[in-house]
Amino acid sequence: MRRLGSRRQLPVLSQSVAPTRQIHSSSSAQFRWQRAKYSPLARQFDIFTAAIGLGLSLLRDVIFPTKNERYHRRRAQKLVTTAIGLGPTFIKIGQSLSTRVDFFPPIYTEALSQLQDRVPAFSVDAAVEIIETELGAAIETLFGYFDPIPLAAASLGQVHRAKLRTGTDVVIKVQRPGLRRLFELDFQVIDRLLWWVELVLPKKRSAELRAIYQEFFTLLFQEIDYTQEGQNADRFRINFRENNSITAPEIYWKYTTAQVLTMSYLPGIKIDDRATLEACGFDPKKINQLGICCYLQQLLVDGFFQADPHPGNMAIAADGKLVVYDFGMMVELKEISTDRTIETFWAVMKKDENAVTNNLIELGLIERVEDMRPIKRVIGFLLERFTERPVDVREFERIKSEITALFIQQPFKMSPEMSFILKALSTLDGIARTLDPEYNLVAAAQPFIKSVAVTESGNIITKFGRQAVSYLRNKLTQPSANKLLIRSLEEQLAQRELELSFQSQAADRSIQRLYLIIYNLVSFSLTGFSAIGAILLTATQPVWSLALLGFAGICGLMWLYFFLNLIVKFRLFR
Ligand SMILES: Nc1ncnc2c1ncn2[C@@H]1O[C@H](COP(=O)(O)OP(=O)(O)OP(=O)(O)O)[C@@H](O)[C@H]1O
Repeated sequence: MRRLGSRRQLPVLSQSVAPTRQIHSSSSAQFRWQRAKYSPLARQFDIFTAAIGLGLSLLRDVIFPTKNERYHRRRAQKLVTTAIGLGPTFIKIGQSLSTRVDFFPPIYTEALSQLQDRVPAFSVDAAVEIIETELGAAIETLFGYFDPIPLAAASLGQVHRAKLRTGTDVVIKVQRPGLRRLFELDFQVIDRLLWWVELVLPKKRSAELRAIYQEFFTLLFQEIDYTQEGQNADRFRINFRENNSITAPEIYWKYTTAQVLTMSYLPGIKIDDRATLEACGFDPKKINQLGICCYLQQLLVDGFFQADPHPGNMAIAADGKLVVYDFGMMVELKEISTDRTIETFWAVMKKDENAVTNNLIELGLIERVEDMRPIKRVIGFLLERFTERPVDVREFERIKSEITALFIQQPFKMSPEMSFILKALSTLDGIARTLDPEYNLVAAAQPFIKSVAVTESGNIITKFGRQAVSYLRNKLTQPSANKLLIRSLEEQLAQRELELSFQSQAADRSIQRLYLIIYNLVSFSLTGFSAIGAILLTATQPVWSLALLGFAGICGLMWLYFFLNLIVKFRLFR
């Protein structure tokens, strides 16, 4: 690797710039995935070992369930270090899971959100080499300044400040070396892991899991083409050209390739840094409105939205504008989905659970089942609780058994598009709560509703505008409508209580069966891997072979012992 010698040293800008993310420098490779040489076999070994470790610790939870906070905190940290140790694919998976406050306890989501900040940087030499190879000229020729200290190190790339020869301030996002090769490898290894998992899953679930895997990697491969990201950024800027409170960096195409993205430098305060924002005189309520209106326009008007709205991707500039960075993961909604999303939005605003349920069915998010009442009840609960105040995860405890029952019945089938919308919305909700614990979705959306109600250009906007006018009129003339709805909801709740508690018992038994399946999978994997390993090693390493065979035997016996125990404990075959 070439060194940046003294002749090549460029003036440094870093004195005035605080890194926006914590940088973990790594001039020499710290992790295996950062090394130039990483054999497919070693990669496979690392991923399988981590998967088995995770499986075993889940199994421990089944056998010895515990609510001990320290234990869970330690395990959450272990997950974070495992993801960092396995590299970009798993850091991305962890980042996605960190937004699922609906599925995972806060201890886990909080720990996983560190994955936005704890990604190790790579050396400046490697960054310069990539820029020079991609742009075909020496760095001194291309730029007036280049800051060797990265402004941010993210999962896929590293951002350096620089100046064009014309004096314009820019940032250069350089992709991590060897990323494509690593993704290709992970694509194959995870495919093999899935094969094992599919052995125990019902066909339908397997197909869904495979669809998520395909979609995830399609997006990952898209994300490592920076020219695509540049085009997305241009499209976003065009969509928001009439909005002077929201902005995005301008792309310098002459200095942009698949692995190098050069754009205007737009510094700002991280959107969830409430203390600094308030110290600089910004009103958190206004910032919430900006963030929420920005997403509503993307979802409901443009049908083209950023699917990765984590706090690192949004900032508030000195002039109060909301700056959006990172257009690597954009999702395009089909026209039909946009129409439905609009209708769902209005149904949510009007707290009409029947319309919301029907729209969710049309969107492919929920499957129609014979008895839709439990689903409507959960939707009604969500509308009643959370449209006028922030989501409080603890409140889900009240209807936890019903939610579990719904998932066990499998009425939820999430299209990839919808899962991205939900992911974006739940992340936004988290950011909004950090800024203003009392924030109110309906109030925050008002400026957007009013703005579309008076706009008269474009098909969707006109249709959307008409609905906005009708909503505002409805709100003005029927102020007590929500209260009536809540009362009728409470009556329905009382009626359904008995029936639902019966359903939740069935759900518990289903969960126990699921535990048993996971348990069997892990045990079989351990026994199977050890036995296969032993056979493979027989010729070359007889001692290791014997040891592994012994291990396989012990795993087999342990499996039998715990399996019988579980049957007795859960009385599964009663
Ligand atoms: N144009 C810019 N001006 C100022 N800072 C920027 C600019 N672009 C990016 N940054 C800073 O660099 C950080 C990382 O950029 P970005 O999110 O685009 O990288 P990434 O590799 O796509 O990250 P990830 O995929 O993990 O979100 C941003 O959080 C922001 O703080």
